[in-house]
Amino acid sequence: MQIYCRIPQAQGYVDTLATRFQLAEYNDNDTFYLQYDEHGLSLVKRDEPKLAPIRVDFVSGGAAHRRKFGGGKGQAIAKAVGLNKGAIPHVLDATAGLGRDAFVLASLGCTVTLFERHPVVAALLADGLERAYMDSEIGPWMRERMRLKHGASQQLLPIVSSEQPVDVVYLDPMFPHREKSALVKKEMRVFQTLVGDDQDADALLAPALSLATKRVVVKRPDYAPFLEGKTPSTQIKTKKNRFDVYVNAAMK
Ligand SMILES: C[S@@+](CC[C@H](N)C(=O)[O-])C[C@H]1O[C@@H](n2cnc3c(N)ncnc32)[C@H](O)[C@@H]1O
Repeated sequence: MQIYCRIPQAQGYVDTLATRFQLAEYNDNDTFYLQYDEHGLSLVKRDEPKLAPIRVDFVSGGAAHRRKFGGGKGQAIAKAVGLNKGAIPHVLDATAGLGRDAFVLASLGCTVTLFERHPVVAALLADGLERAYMDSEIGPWMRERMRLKHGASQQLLPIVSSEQPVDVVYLDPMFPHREKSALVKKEMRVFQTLVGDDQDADALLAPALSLATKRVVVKRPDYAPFLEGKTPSTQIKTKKNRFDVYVNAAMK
């Protein structure tokens, strides 16, 4: 994918990202391009230039607002991973995307290992993490709690090293979205155009259940079937989504 670097001094950094994620080999130049400017790395859809570029921002905007005012451990996602039981689990987010859910969990104290297979998404995420690591307010704990590995979870889950046991595996595979209106949904559609539907998502449940010492949490839209058709131990519902929780052992 083409990357336009608007800050000459940052060319070395941009080249490093391009090499690390093999961005030149990802060929979707007719639909998208990447740009690097004073706001970081962002993705632009060529035929929707009015749409805000997609980038990962953990420091300000929506992520920061949710960190400060989002409801803390009372949030559905926090309950789903067991934070309300007093535990602070190590979570492996095997479908990291733009890292929003992972950031919510990390800001509540969890250590989160992120796996993302799409090279462009992984590059956006890596850049967002870099900026967060350098931030004076959140940088110190971000560096300790969130780290990214680029690769497919089908391959990575079975070979996760046991240096820090994985308490919870979190899965949020892409599922066809129905809504077509608001701007935030537009961003979701652009993201979906890039990534496509994760048709192979069912194959993640078994390796996730083998790895997680405590539980596997699957985020689904309310109209989606269970992953692999498997009924969860319990469910936590929100307005449009639900978290299907598969319990292996009690949280402590
Ligand atoms: C719906 S998005 C996740 C959004 C994320 N929860 C967030 O809060 O930003 C799904 C992401 O999972 C990634 N993904 C799907 N299957 C994967 C797999 N087997 N291994 C690694 N990444 C995967 C996709 O590339 C996509 O970026």
